[in-house]
Amino acid sequence: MFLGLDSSTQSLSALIIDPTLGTIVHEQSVNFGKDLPSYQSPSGFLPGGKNGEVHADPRMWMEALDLLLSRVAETFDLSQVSAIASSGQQHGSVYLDETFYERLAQLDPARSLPEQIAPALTRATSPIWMDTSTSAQCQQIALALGGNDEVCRRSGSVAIERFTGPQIRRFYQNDPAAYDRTAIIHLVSSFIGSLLAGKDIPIDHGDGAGMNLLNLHRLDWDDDLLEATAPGLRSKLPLPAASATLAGPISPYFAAKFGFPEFCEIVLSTGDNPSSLVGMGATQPGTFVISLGTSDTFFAAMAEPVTDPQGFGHVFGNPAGGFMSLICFRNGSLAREALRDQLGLDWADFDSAGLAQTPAGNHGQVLLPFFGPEITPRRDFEGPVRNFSADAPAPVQVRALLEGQFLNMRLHSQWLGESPSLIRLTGGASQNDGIAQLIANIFQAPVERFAVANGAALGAALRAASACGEDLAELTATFCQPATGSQLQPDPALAPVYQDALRRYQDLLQLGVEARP
Ligand SMILES: Nc1ncnc2c1ncn2[C@@H]1O[C@H](COP(=O)(O)OP(=O)(O)O)[C@@H](O)[C@H]1O
Ligand SMILES: O=C(CO)[C@@H](O)[C@H](O)COP(=O)(O)O
Repeated sequence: MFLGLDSSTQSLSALIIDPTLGTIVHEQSVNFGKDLPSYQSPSGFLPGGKNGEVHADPRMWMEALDLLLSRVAETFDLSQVSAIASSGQQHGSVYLDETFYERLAQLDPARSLPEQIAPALTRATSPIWMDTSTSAQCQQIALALGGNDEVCRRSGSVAIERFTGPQIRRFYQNDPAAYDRTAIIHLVSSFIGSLLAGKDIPIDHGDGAGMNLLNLHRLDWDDDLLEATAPGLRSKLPLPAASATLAGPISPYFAAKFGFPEFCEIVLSTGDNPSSLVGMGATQPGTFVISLGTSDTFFAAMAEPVTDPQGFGHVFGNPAGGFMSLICFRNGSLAREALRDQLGLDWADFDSAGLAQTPAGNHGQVLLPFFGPEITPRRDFEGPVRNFSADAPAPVQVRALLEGQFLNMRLHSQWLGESPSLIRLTGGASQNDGIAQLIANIFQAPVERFAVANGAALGAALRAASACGEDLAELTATFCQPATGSQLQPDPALAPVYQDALRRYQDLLQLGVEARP
């Protein structure tokens, strides 16, 4: 059996597959806000960061790993697990001193992970993907490379605030002594994988491409980008490697504490979006995936790496080989939650009251769906922008938010040059029928959902199995099937309605200044 872990913004999840039976045999999750309230991170990060900073406590991720595996071990015999792969929220970084290696090698199962590893942290909190504090560093990196076009040509993205390179540069500038003490910098995904392996493991090409440091042509750290970011950086980064690489057997800590067999293999980790590409059976071009997690993301495998001329989209490594596109929207589930709570609704009301009582196109009432800073397009928070009264009835407001979110997604995915002919939905909000049908109508494409809403954890389990010799095409044929009756068809009569709505949305967007990276 094969275990997939997904350490996303709000939770750490486990999913175990049995490829022989072709079934998912166990699922478990730890919600950071609800299960670990002492970290005061109700949505998985520390609220109230200044100047665009959004950080999370890496001790919380470690405690969650201990807690999750103890929960799984209560009802599931982990001695049956042959390999584990993980995925993690992308771009977030963990900074550790040189005692990290020894601490990892000598983990005592009688003590907790945070107790033993936290003393190695050289940065108490980790910047995560929601952080927009590094505009100056992005400009400096672009300038050093002769412009953002060159940064994009090499790394697949222009210099982006949430990406790890600019975040490392800001750390180096703000606290050079702590940067100096840092021996190793991990991504969230490779940090979790290193804990499991009991040693430092490489960063895979999928997640590594979200750092503005990986040269996608050579699949190695780019010396000029490293130099533009911070001194001596190469020696502080794990090696980059293919996602399917086996890192070695599990640390004795996990074998002794939770009952994994000593031979259980750890496969390199990847980012949660690359992992969802696998979990949604979309590693070949043609199928588009929309993940509705904390962020909303839109992605697909790419036949050829194509970059976004506007600078909002990215090229990442496809864990199955080659490349994938990715566009990330910061105002995803948390914006929907904010409006739901403001209107005093629950999800069922949100869906039925909002969408069932208003017509497609919302009588021309449009909202820019930015309830906080946005990254696609880049916007500092200015308060909601709408072409209708703020006192409009709740259903109008709900429809305006949802239509705004997916019109914004349609508009900013046009650079891919292809309208989706099939969309697969994953992530927490994919369970919402109204949202799923709205996406089908706005993109005028059929939408499918799987029985499992966590495509990233499923992708991790599939990657673990595939790295151990199972055939990925056979695995996806078995596990990546839409739930019976889950396909939603677009209503073709709404195509012109949403064409008009898109024009209105663009007009509203252009009324403000659209900042570009
Ligand atoms: N029925 C629903 N309708 C809309 N959103 C939902 C629904 N159920 C859960 N969500 C949203 O899903 C989000 C969590 O999704 P998840 O994929 O677990 O996030 P992440 O992977 O980023 O931690 C929550 O913020 C919640 O708002
Ligand atoms: O920044 C990105 C992708 O570039 C985000 O998609 C993060 O990877 C967080 O993912 P979720 O927790 O929303 O799944």
